[in-house]
Amino acid sequence: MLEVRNVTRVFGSRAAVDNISFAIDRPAFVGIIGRSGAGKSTFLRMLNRLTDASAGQMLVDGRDVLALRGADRRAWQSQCAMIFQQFNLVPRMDVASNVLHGLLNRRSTLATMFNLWPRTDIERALQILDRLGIAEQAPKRAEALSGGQQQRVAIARALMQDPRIILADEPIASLDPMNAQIVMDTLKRINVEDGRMVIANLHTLDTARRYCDRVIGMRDGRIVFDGTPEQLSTGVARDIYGADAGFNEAATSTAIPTDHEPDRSYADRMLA
Ligand SMILES: Nc1ncnc2c1ncn2[C@@H]1O[C@H](COP(=O)(O)OP(=O)(O)OP(=O)(O)O)[C@@H](O)[C@H]1O
Repeated sequence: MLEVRNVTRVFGSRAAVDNISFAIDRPAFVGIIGRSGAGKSTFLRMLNRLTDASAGQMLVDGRDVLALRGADRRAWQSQCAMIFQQFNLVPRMDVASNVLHGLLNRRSTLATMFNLWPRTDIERALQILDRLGIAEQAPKRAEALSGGQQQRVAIARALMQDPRIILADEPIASLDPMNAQIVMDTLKRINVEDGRMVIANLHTLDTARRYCDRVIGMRDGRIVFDGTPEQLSTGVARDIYGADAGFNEAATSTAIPTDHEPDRSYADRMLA
């Protein structure tokens, strides 16, 4: 499905991403972990074509998405929707309109300016909000919602694009543990129920272990680990984070309360 071949991105004299290669052959839930500055965001931004690569290829079903230009590049961007730490909603706009803006690439500027949407699009936006458990928030301004609700609106906006891949750049870094769990459960649901690949940059080990089928560890722009959550031992984590023997995993924990286990049926169905 996705093959990353020798991808590099240089800023000035320094490689933020340094000759990385890996392949993902099914719509898995992939976590990318590593300390700040390891190159995680740069990688996602290259895949989404928000940042150009200096070298390499990213093949999706055999087609190099790094080489796409113009309309083809925009079409690819709607195929791999991006979710950000700070939600990136329009704060004063109502929730339903924020979701409808996921269709921006496909609509005329004029229709968008006047907020004119076909009935079928509006119904679909409301269905998606309903699916994510926030239908009653549709008429409210985005800024009136909690962080966790806003991130679910951002996920709804991404789903409006009907993407094949969802890229999430530290999607829970601004959320409290309970909302973090709701957002991660939502991403897992979309991954398993819809068969959409999710690639998420995560800053906490416990989240990576809990939700991912595969974890990629980056350090100084390179891949230093690529395996299953079970293989992600404390020693491996210490290496990824470049920490010394005093490395404490709790420092990378979201401390999700253990009395709120995620719904394991998603994972069980995935593994069946
Ligand atoms: N536009 C840019 N111009 C110059 N340097 C950049 C730019 N974007 C990223 N970098 C540098 O590239 C390196 C990797 O940054 P990147 O944001 O990809 O790391 P990260 O692992 O996502 O870290 P964080 O979790 O802090 O976002 C850093 O040294 C950063 O300073």
